[in-house]
Amino acid sequence: MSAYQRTSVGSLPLDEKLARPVLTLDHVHCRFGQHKAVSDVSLHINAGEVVCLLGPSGCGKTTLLRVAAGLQAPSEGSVFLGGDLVAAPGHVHRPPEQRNVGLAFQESALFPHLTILENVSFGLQALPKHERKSRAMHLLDRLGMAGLAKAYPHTLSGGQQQRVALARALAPAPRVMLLDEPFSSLDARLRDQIRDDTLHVLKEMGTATLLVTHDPEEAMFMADRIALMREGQVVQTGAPAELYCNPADPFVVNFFGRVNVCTGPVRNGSVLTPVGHLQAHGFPEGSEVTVMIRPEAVRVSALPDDGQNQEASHVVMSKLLGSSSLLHICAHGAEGQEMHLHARVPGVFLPPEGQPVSLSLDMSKVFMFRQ
Ligand SMILES: Nc1ncnc2c1ncn2[C@@H]1O[C@H](COP(=O)(O)OP(=O)(O)OP(=O)(O)O)[C@@H](O)[C@H]1O
Repeated sequence: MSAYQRTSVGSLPLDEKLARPVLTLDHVHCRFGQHKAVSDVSLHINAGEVVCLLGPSGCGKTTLLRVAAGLQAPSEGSVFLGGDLVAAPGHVHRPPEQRNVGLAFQESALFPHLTILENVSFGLQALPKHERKSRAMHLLDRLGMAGLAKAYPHTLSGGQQQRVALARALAPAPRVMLLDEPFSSLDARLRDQIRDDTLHVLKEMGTATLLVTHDPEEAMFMADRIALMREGQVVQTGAPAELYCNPADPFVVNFFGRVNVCTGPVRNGSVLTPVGHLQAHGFPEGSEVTVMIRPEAVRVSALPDDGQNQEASHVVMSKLLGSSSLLHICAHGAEGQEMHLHARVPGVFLPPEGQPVSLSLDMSKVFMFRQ
């Protein structure tokens, strides 16, 4: 029996089938000539799970999604859907239409000669007519488009067309949804609403989903797990909170927003920074470390502006960002170091320029890496 035959689950009991990931990418590589777009990526998606492929432009997200869809053959490695091998170089390549996957892209073209209802019903030919219509109408309703069922695509806005494209991809109840930046062409307000609606529909239907995005906020909003990619490889996989609170390296810290960075040597088990001595557990004495401080880690207290605190850190600028305030601070260290620091504090807190302040840190949002 070959390694591939052993993994087929056709004869397994239902509960064992359900325990299998719906989609598995196993040591997938993808090369274009000399260029390695994807290098040795392994990833799985369980039933009902939304997994986001996150990363900067050109890191290989779309290529990996295309490999999962069957639009691109891997150079090495294998792809399993529900335990069935669907791609392995020189062995098998099942085309997209035989994979039972739903696809939606940034610009999802609808059939221009069909109404919205006909577009969404298109993949449901196997169902009786009335069921076809009720399933399509249910999805259009869930995505706020039932009122436009009889309209033609060219009469719809970009956002409305994208909702229809999502409904069309979801209608045949595919075992996996593969979404490539489906919200990125929409303006911010519309995007938030469509994202929210899409997440609820995916969760209601229990559809395993792989979603490509370059937007960390979108990934955190949508994902049960995030796979953060860089240069063709997955750097870290985990729940959004895991990546945010326990980042594997400086790239992961930076990807989730701008941070304050300083460096220094470890002396007597700590690093001296403009915000004080920070304990550096586990770092060798004398080693150089990079300290990354999230703006929300910085706690700011105003000091009396009576001339007694001239050596203290002071506010350079204060801006209200909505639910939080961003303070630009000139931090003064004990040994004369200075650092321009950003502090993000909840609510409206807008101290004037020059206001002396004392600073402390929530160390759960401070990360140290050896240089
Ligand atoms: N068909 C192709 N032929 C040659 N090179 C390709 C092909 N498709 C992708 N690439 C290259 O592979 C790399 C990864 O591309 P990919 O589109 O997967 O990145 P991405 O992370 O999705 O980027 P973006 O967010 O900008 O869409 C890029 O350097 C790209 O130029």
